[in-house]
Amino acid sequence: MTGRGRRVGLTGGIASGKSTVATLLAERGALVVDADVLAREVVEPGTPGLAAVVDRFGPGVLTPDGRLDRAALGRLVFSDDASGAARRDLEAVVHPSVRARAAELEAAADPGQVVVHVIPLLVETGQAGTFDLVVVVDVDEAVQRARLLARGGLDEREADARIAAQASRAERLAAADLVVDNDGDRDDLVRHVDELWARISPS
Ligand SMILES: CC(C)(COP(=O)(O)OP(=O)(O)OC[C@H]1O[C@@H](n2cnc3c(N)ncnc32)[C@H](O)[C@@H]1O)[C@@H](O)C(=O)NCCC(=O)NCCS
Ligand SMILES: Nc1ncnc2c1ncn2[C@@H]1O[C@H](COP(=O)(O)OP(=O)(O)OP(=O)(O)O)[C@@H](O)[C@H]1O
Repeated sequence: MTGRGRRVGLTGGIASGKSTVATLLAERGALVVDADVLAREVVEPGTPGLAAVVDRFGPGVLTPDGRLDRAALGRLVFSDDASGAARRDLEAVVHPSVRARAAELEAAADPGQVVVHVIPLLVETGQAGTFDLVVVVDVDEAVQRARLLARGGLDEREADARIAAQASRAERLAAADLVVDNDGDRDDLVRHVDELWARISPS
């Protein structure tokens, strides 16, 4: 606990349901700070972040109107023959700006407000110890893969490459103080989030 309120780190594998859980927590009064959202902001046109990405990966990662071509960059950093070096270089550009912006947003929390940081790579980047509580959204691997494919945008190979670039389910669960099971339907998830909120909200 901090004087200001409880700081929660919320993580889970790709397509586990983090954003859905975060939206439900925001509806219940939490301030949500989402690293995926900030990771987009810090590479908007005109930012030093976008300039650094183009410096490293070349103008091929820009769309004709000068925005980041996320699909093209995704293919570069998640291709299954890549060593991971390109992905680490991208993270070295993006993560420091994301953390700085997250700290700014957190400073706007009301006294006592629960702050939920949604961080896909919380475990991978060793941030578990920086929160009062680590909450993991957990899904069975087959459910995760099916939801990821159903969402569209990635083919099977790309989906598997993204899953492989992340911590395993067991590694994530080992860092969890609390687990939100998302194998069921949306009503089940709402019930689990109500139970979670009862445990993390100010009493
Ligand atoms: C490569 C990029 C441009 C692809 O963009 P795209 O729109 O296809 O994906 P998006 O950003 O919406 O991410 C979707 C999901 O992919 C997974 N993912 C994203 N980056 C990474 C990464 N570096 N390692 C492992 N998984 C990742 C996360 O589960 C994330 O929720 C983008 O993912 C990116 O900039 N990644 C590097 C920044 C990063 O590490 N972000 C994650 C948290 S800060
Ligand atoms: N309980 C559920 N039943 C059915 N579909 C679900 C359930 N929970 C989430 N989904 C769907 O699964 C997909 C992934 O959910 P969501 O976007 O919340 O995950 P995420 O962990 O934030 O993903 P990402 O890692 O890509 O940011 C979405 O299409 C969402 O609508």
